Amino acid sequence: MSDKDNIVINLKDLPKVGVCYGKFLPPHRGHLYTILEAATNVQKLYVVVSDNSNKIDKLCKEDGIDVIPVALRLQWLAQQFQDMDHIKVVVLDENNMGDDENSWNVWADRLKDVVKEHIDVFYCRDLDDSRRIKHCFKNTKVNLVDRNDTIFNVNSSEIRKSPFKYWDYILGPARPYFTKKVLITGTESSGKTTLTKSLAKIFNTSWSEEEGRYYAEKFLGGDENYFTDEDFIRMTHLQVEQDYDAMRNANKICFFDTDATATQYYSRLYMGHENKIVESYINPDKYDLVLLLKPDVEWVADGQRLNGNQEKRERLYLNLKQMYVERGFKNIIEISGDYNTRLNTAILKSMELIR
Ligand SMILES: NC(=O)c1ccc[n+]([C@@H]2O[C@H](COP(=O)([O-])OP(=O)(O)OC[C@H]3O[C@@H](n4cnc5c(N)ncnc54)[C@H](O)[C@@H]3O)[C@@H](O)[C@H]2O)c1
Repeated sequence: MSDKDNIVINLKDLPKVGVCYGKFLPPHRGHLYTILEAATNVQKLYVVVSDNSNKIDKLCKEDGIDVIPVALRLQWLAQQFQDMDHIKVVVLDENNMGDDENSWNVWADRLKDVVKEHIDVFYCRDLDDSRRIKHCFKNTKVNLVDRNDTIFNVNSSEIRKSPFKYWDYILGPARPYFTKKVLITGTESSGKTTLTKSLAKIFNTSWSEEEGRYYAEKFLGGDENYFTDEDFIRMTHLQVEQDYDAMRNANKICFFDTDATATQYYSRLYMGHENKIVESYINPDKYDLVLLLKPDVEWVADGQRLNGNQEKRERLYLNLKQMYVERGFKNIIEISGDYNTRLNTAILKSMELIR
């Protein structure tokens, strides 16, 4: 028996071009299953993402979430399949197309402009869609996938309404969008870093560490007297990158041990002025909750900290608080009391976000 006799199928015997289409609002494992099922049966698969802003706006509004723009849905799917070269993610403009029987002809024409090669097979679940597609595309097959939702019994609307109930179904790249973001902030020695880590551990999720804490050690020979404006910009940029990584690994909620407002506060302290570029990184809309820690726990000098005098600690705290308020941060909760009280208050407040 030759090696060839053991081959059950040759790639070139598979249909050349397949298409899966949808809104993917958001993409979930049912979609993934349909796409991968299709991808094992064709040489090249197009995943066609619908761009229909009126429809998408309406659905998101009805389900009480912010609009998920097409650019994000495309990015999520592109990330999901970035290591699978035979899967191409493309966008189809479905704006102003109508919703009647004739709109399927318009849809088909627009699709032919996007997928310029002959489509051998469509993959979908809906019997009516199948009939319409066959009418619009000659010499094209339609394969129905998991019509009864037996494998992943979920749909996007349920996810939009209750993302945390259906968390396990949401594809990884889409999860940061639904993740609740909690900023833990405060002046020096307020127990911020320990609280951030404790919260992340108790919620079984990720956290983003404060870059500034290690910056002088890593880049300035440990001497904070050598800071320049450039260092504050780099710190802010590194922080954004670290936040991004933390969000990609988050489990429903993510904790951030600082933000660009706090870096700006340190620019004021060390450099004596605000930094324009750091300011441009400040984003009040990023966070669902801000836990602002009061300086009413003991001062712990760790070699990096400056301002141990209690009267000064309180003044600096008020300065920092004002910076958040002036920049429009919402849902700021001041946390005080002993370490145990702080932990429990923070847990309860965070838990409310993912109910
Ligand atoms: N107006 C028109 O004439 C016309 C014509 C054709 C297509 N369209 C567009 O096509 C899109 C179809 O959207 P949709 O609502 O089916 O998209 P969707 O994002 O909900 O689903 C995408 C694909 O995944 C499949 N799927 C969904 N949940 C699944 C699960 N749990 N398990 C397995 N597979 C699952 C769907 O059947 C579909 O084939 C719409 O945007 C619509 O506007 C419009």
